[in-house]
Amino acid sequence: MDVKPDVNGVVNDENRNHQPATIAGPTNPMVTPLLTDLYQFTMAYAYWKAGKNNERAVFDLYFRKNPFGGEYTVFAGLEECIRFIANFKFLKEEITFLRETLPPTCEDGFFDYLQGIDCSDVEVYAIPEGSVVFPKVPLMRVEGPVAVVQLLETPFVNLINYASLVTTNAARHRFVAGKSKLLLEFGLRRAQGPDGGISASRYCYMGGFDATSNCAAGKIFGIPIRGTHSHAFVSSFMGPDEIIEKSLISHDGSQTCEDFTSVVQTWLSKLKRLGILKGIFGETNQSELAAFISYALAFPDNFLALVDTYDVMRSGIPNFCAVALALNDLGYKARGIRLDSGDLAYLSCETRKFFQTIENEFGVPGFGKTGITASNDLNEETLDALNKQGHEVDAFGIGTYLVTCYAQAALGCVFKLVEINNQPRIKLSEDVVKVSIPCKKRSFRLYGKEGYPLLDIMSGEDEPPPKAGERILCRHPFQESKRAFVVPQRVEELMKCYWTGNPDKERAELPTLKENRERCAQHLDQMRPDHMRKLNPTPYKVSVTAKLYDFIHFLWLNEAPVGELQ
Ligand SMILES: Nc1ncnc2c1ncn2[C@@H]1O[C@H](COP(=O)(O)OP(=O)(O)OP(=O)(O)O)[C@@H](O)[C@H]1O
Ligand SMILES: O=P(O)(O)OC[C@H]1O[C@H](OP(=O)(O)OP(=O)(O)O)[C@H](O)[C@@H]1O
Ligand SMILES: O=C(O)c1cccnc1
Ligand SMILES: [Mg+2]
Repeated sequence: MDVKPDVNGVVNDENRNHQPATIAGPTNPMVTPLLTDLYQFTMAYAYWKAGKNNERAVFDLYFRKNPFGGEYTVFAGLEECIRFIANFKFLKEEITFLRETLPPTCEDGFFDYLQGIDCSDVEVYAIPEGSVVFPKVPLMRVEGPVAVVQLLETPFVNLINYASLVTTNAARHRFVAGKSKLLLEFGLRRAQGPDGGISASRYCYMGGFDATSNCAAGKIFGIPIRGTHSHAFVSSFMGPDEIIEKSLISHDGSQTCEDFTSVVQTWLSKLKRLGILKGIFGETNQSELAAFISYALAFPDNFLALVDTYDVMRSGIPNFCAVALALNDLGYKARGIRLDSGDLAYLSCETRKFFQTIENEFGVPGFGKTGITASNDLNEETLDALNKQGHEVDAFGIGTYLVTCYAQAALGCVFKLVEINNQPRIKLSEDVVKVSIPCKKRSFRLYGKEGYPLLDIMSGEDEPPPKAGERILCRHPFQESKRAFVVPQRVEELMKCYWTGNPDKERAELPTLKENRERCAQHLDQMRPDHMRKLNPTPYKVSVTAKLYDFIHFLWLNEAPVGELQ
């Protein structure tokens, strides 16, 4: 098998590239046509056997409930779906495997058929990635030969579910932290495997994080990479005697300090003697000091120290300040500290006071503003608690709770048939939220006078679209009494065509990750604040036109058998 890396360094299988080779293959090479559930193949066989495989079907991909107890979701994962179908083609060995896997009674003609299929006859309409989206409104509308589109169900839902969930989780963390804070994703070690880790870094960036510690994600997606150091680095040192190479050239290159360690020790003594700091600390931990000096010698422009290995206020902070002041003598500005345990509100406030005292006492401009990063099992709740208590943290490093989506394991995305051979289809359920909305549809976001989105409305494909300034009746899809007239100030059609084999149709370009990240921030910004709040947020309205409402209920009555009581 001939494999070579694409522009992103991702290995793609050239044999799959039957579509115009403008769209690279999936980022994860495990995403192949076999990455689907067995039942998609058995159904494909049965469609084929019944002569139905080429019947034109329309499926909607949507979710039923917003995650994390919220009232909004951010849509992500579209680019990977398009990369997947743009390169959808079975390899010979995959066909051989399927032949061995499916019952021996499956006829050869089916495998010849599978070998021949691609997605050139499939059309995908979707909401742009990074958009704020709501339950029941199709995120994607996939149309094509029923057997082919059926095979796409599992990979599409797989590619959208976690991507949208973790992007939403990141957006929620950003919302509580506030715009001014730096948010760092530190989750790789805790993520669900390598794909979980890479996807988390990519989609947390889309959802509003500033950087990741994950180098591979940085390389593949161009996400800024950031990091500090660990407790192991601090505890690996025994004391300053260990430091052999002690010289440091000043920032402007004009002088060399031959013994940086002794400059640091002098500063530490000055700090100890300072009346205002008396009682805060005595002897600091010398192995920690050695670690800080070594890190500063290695990265004088980027000195950031983890200060909680021994004791934050009695050792970590004074040691850091002594090194930072020595660096300052040579024209360098220390980046800051990281707190990874204890009461982060209290410790950050105490640290800030310490920094400000130094700025005032030693006349070091800006020292009071030295950066404070916090980490340690942070999540929406702890960020919220820190805000309420008051804190002095500038940057948060967040791992486990963010990338594992600890607060909610999955976003229940589904893929439902809404039309076949131009015949609308409905899926009924005892549970009304599980009743599907039939028909090939269009959807629109209607904006009000104040610029906020008012509601989303779905219509049949052939209905005239809502118009700005024109009154339209918007109905809850299932509850008869819930309806409202809306005069939108602005109307935005939600779905665009992202994939088509039809050369006469325009295909929307896939935006960059950064553009999706910007769209996400802009969409979140324009939401009415009561939809966004954490406690009891107001649900955003999702509606259908009067014509679609009537049709749903006509079809419902038509399909639901009438019971008989005796
Ligand atoms: N001021 C605060 N208000 C609310 N939660 C906080 C505050 N400060 C820290 N936390 C959170 O409290 C938890 C403290 O974790 P834990 O009880 O394991 O102690 P620790 O600080 O990690 O101590 P150690 O490292 O010594 O075990 C973390 O989830 C952290 O994010
Ligand atoms: O806490 P998280 O949100 O998952 O963020 C990442 C964590 O990973 C690192 O240490 P690690 O957890 O490996 O060790 P520690 O628990 O001893 O800090 C880091 O110090 C953070 O605490
Ligand atoms: O760079 C860091 O500080 C970091 C990276 C990963 C996990 N915890 C911390
Ligand atoms: Mg930890």
